[in-house]
Amino acid sequence: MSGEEKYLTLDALIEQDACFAIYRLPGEQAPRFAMQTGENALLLNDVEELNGQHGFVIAPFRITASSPLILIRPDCTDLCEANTNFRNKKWGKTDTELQKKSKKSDYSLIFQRFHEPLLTGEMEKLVLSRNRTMEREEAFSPGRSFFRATEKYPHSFVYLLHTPQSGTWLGSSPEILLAGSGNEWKTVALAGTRYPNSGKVSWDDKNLREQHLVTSYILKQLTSFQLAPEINGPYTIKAGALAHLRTDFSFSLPDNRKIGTLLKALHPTPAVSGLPKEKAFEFIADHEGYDRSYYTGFLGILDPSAETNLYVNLRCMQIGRSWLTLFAGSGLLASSTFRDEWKETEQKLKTMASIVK
Ligand SMILES: C=C(O[C@H]1C=CC=C(C(=O)O)[C@@H]1O)C(=O)O
Repeated sequence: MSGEEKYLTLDALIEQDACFAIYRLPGEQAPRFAMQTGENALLLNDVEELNGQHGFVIAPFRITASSPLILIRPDCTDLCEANTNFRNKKWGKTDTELQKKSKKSDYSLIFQRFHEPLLTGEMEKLVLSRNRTMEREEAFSPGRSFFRATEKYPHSFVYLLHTPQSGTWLGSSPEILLAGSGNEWKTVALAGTRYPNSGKVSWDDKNLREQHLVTSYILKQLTSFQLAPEINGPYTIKAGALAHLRTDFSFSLPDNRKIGTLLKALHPTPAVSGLPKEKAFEFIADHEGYDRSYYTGFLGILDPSAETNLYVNLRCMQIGRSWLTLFAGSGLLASSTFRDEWKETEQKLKTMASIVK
């Protein structure tokens, strides 16, 4: 299959409302493909219901009727065999799910609302996000953009997916939520962002603190499962034009049948939500002003008997018929300033904006 044929096949599968994901793991060359042509994908009500399951998981930030937890159980893993005529159906979704335009003035007000409980000490950390909707140009091809992203971001998890329930999403994530096989598993704390022009990246107290909070949280969650991780970091990694602080946790998992329970304990980490966990999760739902849907959820292949690679859904966009909505957020502490956090989200939005040409 030529490059052009691959783009056309992927675009046609989206048009036909198919249920598939194509993804490229960091450091790998060839993308992997997972499509379910038979029955519908499985919809689950709770992350813990992933125990004992396998397939391609698409989990939202918060499970709701409009953003269910989806499990694609692939019966076709070769893009060349994806029969683009397998259904006679057309993508039925209209553009009603278009996100409201978010303006800098809106972000400024919401920033203040988020900043207040941080200043009083009621909250320790809150991740504030926003979205930007742009017009989808006629020549835009999700398939071509996916392959462009795989070239541009070799160290990230790059994916394109479509299901009737989620619509179409494309992203390039630097953050592992949980990965492993057999007895060897890992997760990471990824928090702290710089956008260096060149040379050595230096980290200020705010970024180091942000990273420390996520690291402590992950360690606490793993320890509550009697897991004793080996910890490495924090160290600097590059994600496109951005640099982040990362700490690795490696551990052995005695019971692979309880991965859903572990995922429920980890998600959402304070890298995308905040601390204290429950309070921050509710605060975001009440005050952020829009539904994150699958942004800051997690996705990837779950297969306890072979290999699991689940990533946090960052640096992503939702693809509508006539629009593209890009998402980005940043971790706020009491020491945060509006100017810096706005700038950080602008830089993060460029990850997807730069492949939409
Ligand atoms: C929430 C996002 O990034 C998270 C991951 C890495 C660094 C982050 C930060 O420094 O704020 C965020 O926690 C996003 O990219 O939308």
